[in-house]
Amino acid sequence: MTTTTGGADEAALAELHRLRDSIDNIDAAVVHMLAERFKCTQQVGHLKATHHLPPADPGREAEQITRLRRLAENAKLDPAFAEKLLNFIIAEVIRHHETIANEVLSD
Ligand SMILES: O=C(O)C(=O)C[C@]1(C(=O)O)C=C[C@@H](O)C=C1
Repeated sequence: MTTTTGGADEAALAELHRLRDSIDNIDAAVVHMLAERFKCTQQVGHLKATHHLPPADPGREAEQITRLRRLAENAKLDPAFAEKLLNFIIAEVIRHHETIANEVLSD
């Protein structure tokens, strides 16, 4: 890994280091929160598969997007980015649900 600090002075580098420490903490929190979310969605996947419910629920997704966009706006985060992120996560969840459904079918 390479790092670039150029000719910045000591104070600027200390500030950069402090900010990067916070970024690393936030990234760790995001990973842990996503891991918890996926633990829940794996359980949802098993529930859906064993009760013959479809992997995707577009109505629920529409509600989630509406809610998350509003939360993002209030938090001064780009709502379009929040929507893209949620869609990205949900697409992965649906993929997991499909895998679980295929496993349950082949049991
Ligand atoms: O709530 C569900 O039904 C889920 O399967 C979870 C989830 C999600 O990741 O939030 C994933 C797929 C659905 O289309 C909607 C939501």
